[in-house]
Amino acid sequence: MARLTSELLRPLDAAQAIDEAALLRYAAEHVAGFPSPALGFVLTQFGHGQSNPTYCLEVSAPGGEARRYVLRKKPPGVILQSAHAVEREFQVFKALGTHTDVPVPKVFCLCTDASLIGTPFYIMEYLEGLIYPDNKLTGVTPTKRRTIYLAAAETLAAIHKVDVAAIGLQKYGRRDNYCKRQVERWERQYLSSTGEGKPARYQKMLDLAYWLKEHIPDEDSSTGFGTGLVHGDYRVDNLIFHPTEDRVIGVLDWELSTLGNQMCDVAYSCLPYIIDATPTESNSYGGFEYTGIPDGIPLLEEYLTAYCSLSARPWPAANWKFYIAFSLFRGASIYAGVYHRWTMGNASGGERARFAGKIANAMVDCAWDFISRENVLRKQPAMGIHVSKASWQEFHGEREGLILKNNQGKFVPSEKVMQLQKKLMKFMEDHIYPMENEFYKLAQSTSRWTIHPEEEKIKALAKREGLWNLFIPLDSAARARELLFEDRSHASPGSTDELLLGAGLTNLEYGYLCEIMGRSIWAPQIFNCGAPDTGNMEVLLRYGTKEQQKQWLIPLLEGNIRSGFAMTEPQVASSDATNIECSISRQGDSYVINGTKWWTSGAMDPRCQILILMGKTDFSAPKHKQQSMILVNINTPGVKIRRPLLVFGFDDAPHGHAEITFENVCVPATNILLGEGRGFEIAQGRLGPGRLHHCMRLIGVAERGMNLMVERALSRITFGKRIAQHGSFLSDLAKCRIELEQARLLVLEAADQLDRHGNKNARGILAMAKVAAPNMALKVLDMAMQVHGAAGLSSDTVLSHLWATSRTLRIADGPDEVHLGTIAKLELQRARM
Ligand SMILES: Cc1cc2nc3c(=O)[nH]c(=O)nc-3n(C[C@H](O)[C@H](O)[C@H](O)COP(=O)(O)OP(=O)(O)OC[C@H]3O[C@@H](n4cnc5c(N)ncnc54)[C@H](O)[C@@H]3O)c2cc1C
Repeated sequence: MARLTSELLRPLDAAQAIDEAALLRYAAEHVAGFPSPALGFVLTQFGHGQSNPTYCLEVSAPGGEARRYVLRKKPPGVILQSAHAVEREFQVFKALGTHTDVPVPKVFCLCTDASLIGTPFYIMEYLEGLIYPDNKLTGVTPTKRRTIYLAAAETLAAIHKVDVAAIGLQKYGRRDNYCKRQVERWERQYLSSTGEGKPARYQKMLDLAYWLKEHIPDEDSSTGFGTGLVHGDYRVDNLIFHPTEDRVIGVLDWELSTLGNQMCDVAYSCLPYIIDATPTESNSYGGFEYTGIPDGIPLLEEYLTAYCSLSARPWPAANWKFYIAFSLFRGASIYAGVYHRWTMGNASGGERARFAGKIANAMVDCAWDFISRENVLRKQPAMGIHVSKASWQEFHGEREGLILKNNQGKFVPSEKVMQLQKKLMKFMEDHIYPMENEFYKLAQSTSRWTIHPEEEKIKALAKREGLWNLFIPLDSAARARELLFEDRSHASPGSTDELLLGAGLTNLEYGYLCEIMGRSIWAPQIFNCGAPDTGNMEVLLRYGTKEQQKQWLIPLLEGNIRSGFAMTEPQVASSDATNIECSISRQGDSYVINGTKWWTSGAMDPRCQILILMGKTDFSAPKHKQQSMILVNINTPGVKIRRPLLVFGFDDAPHGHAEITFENVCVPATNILLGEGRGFEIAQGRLGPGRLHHCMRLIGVAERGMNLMVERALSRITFGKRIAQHGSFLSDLAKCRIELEQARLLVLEAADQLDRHGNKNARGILAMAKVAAPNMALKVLDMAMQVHGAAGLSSDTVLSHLWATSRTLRIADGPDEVHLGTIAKLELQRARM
């Protein structure tokens, strides 16, 4: 049952009385706006919580208005060293409250002078809201339960995404070897709370410490990914929710916070699934997995999926046993400390603390039981396991509602994305725009099919700066991580390999960044985000076997090779891929390929090594089961590049679009992707995000066109006026802006729907974006060229090349008409429903 903050107040415990007069004097001096003189003063205590005594100061101001403040102090008496660090709590509250959106109460002052009220203390804002002391959320509706747990996962993700250096907490703790140091610390604490003259020591706890030390996860030594701000005691009952809105307004109890391995927080927050550590006389402390999960509370895997996707963290299966066992161990040590204090008469939680010793031992037993289990968590979230659509929609619907109420808008990039945007724009300014002319010069020379030496250097720089493979969606990154770190003992999170996995972005988040890359023809591939490589990497990630991935995906992720996608054929209408005629026939342990492909983009690039080819393995199978996709090493005998094709005279060197013949090209049978007859299935998966990337880039193309158009209009004088002063220009410019913004919103919406509903369900909006974006870009570029006069049609500006490329996108990846057909079909279906 939810309790209002005020309902948790109880009369002051005589053992914890403090010098009220001294406190009032201090508060009047140090808390801005503190009523002085205080006409009435009531000091009460919070009954919930076992550690640092927490008080409510209710002060009446001269006008009669009562104000509440919260005071938190160390417990009296002899206490364990380094525990109850209210100074650190104050520091973290201050940093988070001042610089981030993590919900925490505002802090007013810290008093380190123990002589004033017996121990150091701080005073903070009183938050009236709802606290759920019982993690089963008894008396709460199932829908609300779900929202509360998802909000908890969201808030934990927000804490973990905090850039500690940016808020002055970079020295708040050591990040490396967190688990190792924590095991040692809590073992020491346990030893000092138990033993001779103290509560009895439990041998299995000491054995557990030993086991944990032997099983410290490799990632613990890292200083990079997955380390950062750790709350240290993250539980639903340490959160204050808004009285009516089911959102977190305050995260409390930061006394154990530090920097370190954040997965420890996550596992700790999952303990209710494993154990019920409510201090009672109970004999069984079984968690949800034992008692059954209360209706509405998400499954453990749903909760974890929510956290992982919101925080962009990998699925924690590999070391889950350790993290849960460690959380139980740490919990046991804390409870042993509480119990010891109770035996000495100074536990702030009062009588409930007498059960703490029993719970401590139950936690140790539970940890051993967990360790002995064969399977504790799926290797990765199964495709079907995610927070059910309805609850996400509900949750996000509510969130969106709240966001709109806060006037932030639906499509506002997160802080993380804004930082990446800034970094990306600066990179474009510093390294890409200045090189464009150089790149063009080489691409028009007789050495056109070679790579400019600067290009690879800039790529290396982009990789180092973390602007690499940003297109990789969250779920694919988890799979790639598993692959990358599987056999490579040198590779660990935080190493350069981690940079290959992108930044854990959703399609929507990537949209804001891909748009920026689109502003230059040369940019996408510098960030390893160019077509067709991105689509091909997605195919290999989703459908490749381990061997295929090792051979081709890793070098592609590293940017060491490039790739092509060979589907279109000159002799058949390829917008309908069922027409494809290239044959892929099985002969023993090989497949033999015969056919002609054209418009295979990227195949002219000297770095291109691998083609994903679509052809027919069975001409007699049902129409959509005839096609298969197969990997073809471009150097296989029989693969002949016939010519580069030109787009309005541009050959797009050194990338190029090739016509290629395949004459008895023999490749190993293991090169087939997913299996014979699965080509359409793969195409569906490949084309959704890939098509949208084109749209995102087209928004950037149009922005570049707008910039150039405005610059020209402001500087060029015709008939005595700047072009910008001619009325016709103004209305054309305004119309361009309107169209651009419409298209941008459509593209972002499509990306958001792709994230939330998947490829198939988002196909309508994807088709709309695919038609709208190139048509809009063409209009804007056409106008920009018009404003430039003849120069706009020349190759002296980037406009003509951008226009030519944009024009291809009304055909490439499916002609407009096909997408319009999709949209119309869905529209008619809706009408029939
Ligand atoms: C620059 C560029 C790069 C490309 N890169 C690649 C690549 O890397 N790999 C690859 O495999 N292919 C690539 N393509 C090829 C592209 O995917 C095909 O051109 C496209 O799928 C259309 O096929 P098609 O050219 O055979 O046209 P067709 O199928 O012959 O269609 C011609 C026209 O028919 C009309 N039409 C078609 N279907 C319908 C319909 N349902 N309703 C009404 N009208 C219709 C449209 O006007 C369409 O433009 C590229 C093309 C270009 C221009």
